[in-house]
Amino acid sequence: MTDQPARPPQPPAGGTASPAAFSRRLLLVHAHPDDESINNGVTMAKYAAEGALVTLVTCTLGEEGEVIPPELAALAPDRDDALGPYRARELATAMAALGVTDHRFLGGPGRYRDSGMMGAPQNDRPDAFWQAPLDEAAGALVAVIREVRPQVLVTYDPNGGYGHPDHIQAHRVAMRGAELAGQPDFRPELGRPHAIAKIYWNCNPRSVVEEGFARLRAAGHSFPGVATVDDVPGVVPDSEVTASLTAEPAQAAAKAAAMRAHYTQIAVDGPFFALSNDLGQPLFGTEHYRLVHGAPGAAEGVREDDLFAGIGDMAGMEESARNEEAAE
Ligand SMILES: CC(=O)N[C@H]1[C@@H](O[C@@H]2[C@H](O)[C@H](O)[C@@H](O)[C@H](O)[C@H]2O)O[C@H](CO)[C@@H](O)[C@@H]1O
Ligand SMILES: [Zn+2]
Repeated sequence: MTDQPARPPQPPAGGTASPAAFSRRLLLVHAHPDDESINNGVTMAKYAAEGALVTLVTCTLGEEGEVIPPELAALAPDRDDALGPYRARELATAMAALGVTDHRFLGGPGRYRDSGMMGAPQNDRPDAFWQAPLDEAAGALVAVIREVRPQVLVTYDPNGGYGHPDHIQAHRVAMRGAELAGQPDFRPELGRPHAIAKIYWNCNPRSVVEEGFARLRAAGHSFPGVATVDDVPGVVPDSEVTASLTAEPAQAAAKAAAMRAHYTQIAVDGPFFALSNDLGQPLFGTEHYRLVHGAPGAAEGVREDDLFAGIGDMAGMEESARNEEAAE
C-alpha cells in the first residue's frame, strides 16, 4: 500500500493509537488465549510490523484449560480456579512478542467463561461461552467492529477447526457480528455501521500437514508422543486454500516466542510443539486461509500472499469517510 506511513503510528504510552490513524486494520476473533499465536502468530507479527492495526478479540480467559508445568498445577479449575487471570497475563506477553498492542476480551475480561471440551459438564454452566445468546455476544463484537472498522476479519471455520464448543461459538459470533455491524438498524448506539470487506477462515492444507509430520518423525524431539493429521485443526484439501502467508525469520521467531509465552498450555521444541496432551505436532511457519467473503485479490487459482490484497481502492473510500468523520 503506497499510503503506508514511513513509521507505523505509535500508540500513546500504554495504549493503541486511534483506529483512524491506520490505513489497514485486521480483526481476529479467537476462543482462548493461545489460539491466536498457534493459528495466526506469523500473520499478526507481519501486519503489526508493517504498521497495520491488528486487533485481537479473545472470547474467554481459558479458565478450563489444563496446566502443563507441575509447579503451576494449583491454578487448575478444580484447584484454585486461577488459570484465567494467569492466561490473560500469558496473552499479554504473547502480544508483546508479536508487536500487537490492541487485544481485548469479548464483553470484558471474564464476561464469558471457557466452556471446556465438547460434552464436558462445564458446557452447561450459565456463564459458559457455549451458553451465550448469539446476538448478545455478537453485539459485544459489533461494538469493536464499529470502533476499529477493520477491512479484514479472521476467524475459524464453522467447526471451530476441531469441534471445541468455544471455537464453534467464536466462529458463530464472528460471522454474526460481521453481519450485524453492517446493519444500520442494529443498535445504532454502538456506532456507524461498518461492512467488513474480506473474511477469512483459518485452515491447514493437507499436504503441508502431512509433510510437517514427516519432518517430525524424521527429527529428534522431546515429546512423549506424536499427534496425527486429524488432530490438527482445519485440515482441508490444498485446493481449498486461497491465501498463504509465509514467515520472514523475524516473524517465525515472534510466533515461537508468542507460543512459548502460553507456558501453561504449550511446550515448544524448535519447529515443533505440544499442547497439554504431550503429543508433538509441527509448528507452521506459513499460515493458510480460505476467503469466505469479499473479492479475492489474486487471479483465479492463484493464492493471495496478502490478506489486504484487492482492498487498495477501498483506502480512498475509507479516507473520505474519515475526513467526513473529522469534519462532523
Ligand atoms: C488449543 C486449544 O483450543 N486449547 C483449549 C483446549 O485445551 C485442550 C484440552 O485441555 C484437552 O483436554 C487437552 O487434551 C489438550 O491438550 C488441550 O489443548 O480446551 C481447553 C478447555 O476448554 C481450553 O482452555 C484450551 O485453550
Ligand atoms: Zn482454543
